[in-house]
Amino acid sequence: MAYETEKQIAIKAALAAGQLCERVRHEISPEAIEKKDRSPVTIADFGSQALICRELATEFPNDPVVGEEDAAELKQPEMAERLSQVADYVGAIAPNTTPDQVVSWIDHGNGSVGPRYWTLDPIDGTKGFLRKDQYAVALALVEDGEVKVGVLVCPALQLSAAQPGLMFVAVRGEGTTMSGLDGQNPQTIKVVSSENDPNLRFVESVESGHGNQAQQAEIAKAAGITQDSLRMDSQAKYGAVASGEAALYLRLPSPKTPDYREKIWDHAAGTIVVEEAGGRVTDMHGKPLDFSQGAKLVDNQGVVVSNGLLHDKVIAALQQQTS
Ligand SMILES: Nc1ncnc2c1ncn2[C@@H]1O[C@H](COP(=O)(O)O)[C@@H](O)[C@H]1OP(=O)(O)O
Ligand SMILES: [Mg+2]
Repeated sequence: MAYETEKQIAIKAALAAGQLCERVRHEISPEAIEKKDRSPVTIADFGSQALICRELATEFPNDPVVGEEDAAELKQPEMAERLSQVADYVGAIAPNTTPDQVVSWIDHGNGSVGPRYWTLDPIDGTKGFLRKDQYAVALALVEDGEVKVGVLVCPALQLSAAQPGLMFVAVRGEGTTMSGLDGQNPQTIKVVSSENDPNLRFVESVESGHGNQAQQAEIAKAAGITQDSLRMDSQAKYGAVASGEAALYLRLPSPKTPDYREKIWDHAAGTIVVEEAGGRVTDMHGKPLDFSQGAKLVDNQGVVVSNGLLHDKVIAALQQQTS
C-alpha cells in the first residue's frame, strides 16, 4: 500500500498530540476562560507542534514541515516558565524532554512549501478549544501540490460514536476511515449520496468572522438544503461531510475580510479526508485548492466542500449571485 509508513507515523504523531491537548484542556479552569486567558491554548498549541515535529524530524528528516507555530515567542526570557510547562506536558509523552529540545522541535515546523512537505495545524479551532467545543489536530503530506495523506484527530467530536473522540485518516486512492482515538477498527466512510433529501444539512464555522453566514444560508438554500446549519469549529467540519453527517460545508469570505486567504494547514488534511470519502473540495469559484503556492492558498478564495452531488449546483448559485 502506498504511503503506509507516512500514514502510520502521522497517526502516531497526531494521536499523541491529541492526547496532550486533551490533558491541557481538562485542566483549563472556567476562570481562565472568562478572563480570556490564552495560556492553555498556547501550551497545547506549542506542545502539539513539538510532539509532531519530533516524530517527523526523526522519521522523515528530509521532509520540510510547514506548521502554524514558531518558537520565537517561547524563546523570550520572560517566557521561561511557560516553556518549562510545555516541556513538562511533552515530557509526559516523550520522557526526558528538555526545553531546548521543545524549541528546536517547534522550529522544525518552520519549513517551506516544496515538492514534498508536511503541513500541520497543531490546534485547529483554538476558539473551540477554549470554549470546550470542537478542535482538531490536522496533519497532511503534500506532494507536487496534491495532498497524499491526511490525518484529523478530533478529540471532542462524537457524531454517531458511543463516546467523543474521532480520528479521520485518508490516503490518496485508498479511501477514508474513521475510528475512535485508540485507532482500533477503522471504518471506511462515505459522503451522503443524496442531493434532495429534506434531512440534508450544511456545516459552517461557529465564528461569524470566519465566513459569511448570511450568504452561506442563501447558497445552501439554493442547493436545496432546508435545515438550519450545524455550526462547528475547526476541520471537524470536513469530518462531518466525509462521514455523511452533513452534505455541504461553506466557507465564503467574510464581508469584513474579503481579501482573506486561507492557510494550507487549515484545509490540507480535511480536503483529502472528504475527497477520499467521495466528496469534492474547491474554492468558491470551483477551482481546486492549490497547495503548491506557499503557506497561503493565494490562488483560491473561499472554500466549498460537498458530497460531490451538490457541488455544481452550489458553484452555479455562487456564480449567479456575482454575475
Ligand atoms: N477572516 C477569516 N476568514 C476565514 N478564516 C479565518 C479568518 N481569520 C482567521 N481564520 C482562520 O479560521 C480558522 C478556524 O476556523 P473555524 O472557524 O472553521 O474553526 C483558524 O485557523 C483561523 O486562522 P488563524 O489561526 O490564522 O487566525
Ligand atoms: Mg487553524
